[in-house]
Parts: sequence; structure tokens; C-alpha cells
Amino acid sequence: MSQNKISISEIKSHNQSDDCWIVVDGQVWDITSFAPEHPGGPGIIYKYAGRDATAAYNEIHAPSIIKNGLSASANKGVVDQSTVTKEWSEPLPDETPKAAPKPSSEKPPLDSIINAHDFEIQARNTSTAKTWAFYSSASNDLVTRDLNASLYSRILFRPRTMRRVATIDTRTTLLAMARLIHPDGELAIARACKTRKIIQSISNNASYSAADIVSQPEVSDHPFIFQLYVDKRKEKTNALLAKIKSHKNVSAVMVTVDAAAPGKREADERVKADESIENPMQKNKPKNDKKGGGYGRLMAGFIDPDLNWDYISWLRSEIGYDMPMLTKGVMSADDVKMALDIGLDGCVLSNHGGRNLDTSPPAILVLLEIHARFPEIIRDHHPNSASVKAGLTRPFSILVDGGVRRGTDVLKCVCLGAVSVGLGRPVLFATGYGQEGVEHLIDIIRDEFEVAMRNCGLTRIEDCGPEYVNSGDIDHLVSKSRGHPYAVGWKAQMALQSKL
Ligand SMILES: Cc1cc2nc3c(=O)[nH]c(=O)nc-3n(C[C@H](O)[C@H](O)[C@H](O)COP(=O)(O)O)c2cc1C
Repeated sequence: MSQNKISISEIKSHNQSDDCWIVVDGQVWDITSFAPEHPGGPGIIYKYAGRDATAAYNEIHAPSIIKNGLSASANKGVVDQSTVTKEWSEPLPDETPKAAPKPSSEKPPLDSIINAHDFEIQARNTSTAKTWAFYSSASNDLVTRDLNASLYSRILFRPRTMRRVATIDTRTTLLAMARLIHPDGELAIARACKTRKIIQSISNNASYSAADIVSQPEVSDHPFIFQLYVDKRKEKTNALLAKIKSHKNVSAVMVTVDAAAPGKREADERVKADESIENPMQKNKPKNDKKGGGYGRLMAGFIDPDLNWDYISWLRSEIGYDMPMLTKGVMSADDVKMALDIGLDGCVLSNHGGRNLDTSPPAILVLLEIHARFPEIIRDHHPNSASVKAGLTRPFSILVDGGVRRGTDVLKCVCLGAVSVGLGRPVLFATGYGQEGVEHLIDIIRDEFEVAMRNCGLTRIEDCGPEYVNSGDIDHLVSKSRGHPYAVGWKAQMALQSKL
């Protein structure tokens, strides 16, 4: 079917935030209603209102994103090439009356940053092309990365009013997970987490060693979680664990299980790697080859794809029952149930920020799947549950990460039973400003969280519950059974009888 041809003058007339068209690869899109939800903020879109955004779009998005993410009615047609003018083909002039500030390599003052999206925009404008590509990239078409964030906007609150909310108690945990963006990297994150009473999860691939991070005098009495990737060479994992356990302030180990193979992070692959940078934990250096120059592949090369439940059970006893152990990167309720059954202390529902398996489910869907399929896990094992408080059951903590950008996102997770909520990229972007930047980010999210609590009529974390959220718009995406809801399996018995 031939597409409607649209003249350049017509496209240019749709250049306002309430009537915003852009052109990507010759296709004309009405992006008015999507722009406010754009994960990178609407500013960058408004900069291209009534213009050709192809170059800017292709820098960080895969071609299919716009087609899959917008409704068919948003496609207005194709550019009428006979109307293209010289002025249209020229790059965007520097000065623009639209909402986006002029991109600058100068960091804006920290006090002009008022939300997590602002941190992302400044990181994009001021960090090196490689740093931006490595941090922001995700696998294949970025579907999961973007869905992680956008699903939160489809869950609504069910607020109660007139509840005396002048004084509230928000004691809960936010998790934070960077030297590419600031020389102090994870050292600065650790100090900020200490001043803001947040727990940092230290990556196995951090740019400083775990010892350097947890031994800083400022944080010597502050708890940390160590995130472990199981090495193909098991003796390396054992040696690392022995070192980790020698640090009194490492209070839990989190084993990442969603990285059997590194995702194809095309933005990272497309930007040449600096072959002189050494990954301090693995002592290896990046190289550019036929696949590209991805840091992601370099950092994942040592991870054991044969990781299995037998090893996790062994690790559980090896680490010792005085040290809580969790799995991170859990994407199905069945794997949560397994973790509970073999005696782990919790799970982080996560898809690695969409960096490994594209189209894997956002954590919030897995959280809802747990409610639908194994309600006892949260009802009887949530650390604040009546059953745990009465000493009848043991606590099992569900943590969530991926796409969390607002205090309202945090509150939705807490209402649905999450004990902690993790922030990945926003913390890295905020680290561009060092310790102060991370503190500012945490203050922003906490403030948004408190505003949301008050306006929902909530004063205590213990009172947050599913009755405060309406997930109707995404309920159809929640898996309600182990098998497919109607497709008939030809080897169903075998597959469904296995616990694994
Ligand atoms: C640059 C970068 C590096 C990461 N490195 C690790 C890692 O070493 N280990 C790990 O378990 N997860 C890692 N993750 C995933 C994060 O722990 C977290 O699951 C994810 O970033 C959450 O999504 P968000 O960035 O949308 O908040 C990394 C994420 C990013 C963006």
C-alpha cells in the first residue's frame, strides 16, 4: 500500500510540544503523546519537532523501536521528496526556540538537575561517545530496556486522602550499582550511599576492586552487597569469595544468573574501544574485532555459562549461612520459588537493564507473576509479613531493578512487595558529578518517593500494599501459569514435570 506523501512545509508546521511531528528514515511520525514518556526526556524530542531526527535517532535507537513503540496511527506517511529544500537537508541550527537546551560539553550546574532524566541528558551531552554507548546500550532492539521504564507509567495509584500524612517514615532500601564517567567511580558512589544510608551493590566488574571500595575509611562501618559472577575457572570464584568474606562490611552476596551469554549491545559495539583501558578485576583489555568494539563482551568473557542450581546450592553452604545470599537477574516466578526452596535469602528480579536478552520481561511483570502463581512467597515470607514476624516462616526478600527513574516507580514496587529497589544507569550518570551527584540523585528519588507516599495517604512502609496500585493496564502481560496459556506443547509432560 502506498504511503501518504507529506510535504516539508506541512511537517515543519507541526513543531510544538502539543503538536509534534518528527521524521526518521523518511517516515513521518506524530510523536506528541509519546514525547512526555520518552525515557531520555521530552526535551531531546522537542528539539527535532517539525524536523528530520534521523541522525540523532539512529545514534542510539535501533530501527524497529519507533515502529514497535508507536501505534500505527502515529505514522503520518512519508516525506514528499519533491518538496525537500536545501534548508531542510542542512543540520539543525544550534539555536532553537524549543524546550531542549543547546547540547554542551559543559556540565550544567548540579542544582539545575531536578530529576533522573536530567542526569541522563547531561551524561549524554558531556561524556565520551564510548562511555555513553557502554552505559546506555542494551541488547538488540532495546525493547526490554525501554519497556522496563515505560511499564511503570502504565501502573496507576489508588490513593487515599485525609490521612494525617505530615509525618512519615520511609525507612526502606534503595540499591545503587564507574570510573569511565568520573575518576572516583564506585569510590564516590560508596561514600554517597553511606551519607544517604543506601546500600551499594559492588559489581564483580567494578572499575575499582571491592577491597578499595569497602576499605575507604569513610565507609568502614557501612554495609555493602557484593555482586558475584561465577567464573568458568571455579578456583578464581573461590579465591574471590574468600577475599570478599574477609571484609566485615560486606554483608551479603548476590550471584548474577542472567548473563549466560553477553547480549549484543550494538551501540557499544559500534564505538571503537580504547584498547589501552584495563578491566582491573579481570586484568584484560578490550579489542576491536569483526563484531565491533564492545566493552560488554570483554567484561563477560569469564562468566560460566554452565552455572546451575547444583552449584548455587553448593555456593550457599560454602558462603555460610551467616551471610545472606541472593540470586540476581531472576526473570520467572519459578526461579524465585526454586531460590526460596533451596534456602536462599532472596532474589533480585532483574533483566540486567535489558542488556542481555532483549524482549525478556521487566521485573515488575515478574513481581506480578509471583503474586499470581505463588502468592505464599510474598504473603508468608516478606520480611514485614505477619508470618515472619511471628517466627513461623523465614524471611525471603524480593528486590527489583530496571527502568526505575522516579520515586513513584519505587513506591509501586514497594506496594507490590519489593523490599528494595535498585537503580543502575541513573547512578552511573549521576556519578559524573562525583559523590555530590549521587547524593543529589538519591535525594531527588527519596523526595519524589515521600511526595508519592503522602499523596497516596501512606505514612509507613509497612502500610504499603497492593491495594494502592492498579495494574489493570498490564495485567494481560503477566504469566499466570508455567505453561503457555493455550498453545499445546508436544513435549509438555516432560517439560512441565521437571522442576527446573
Ligand atoms: C554500565 C552497566 C554495567 C553493569 N554491570 C553489571 C555487572 O557488572 N553486574 C550485574 O549484575 N549487573 C550489571 N549491570 C546491570 C545493573 O546491575 C542493573 O541490573 C540494571 O542497570 C538496572 O537497570 P537500569 O539501568 O535501567 O536501572 C550493569 C548495568 C549497566 C548499565
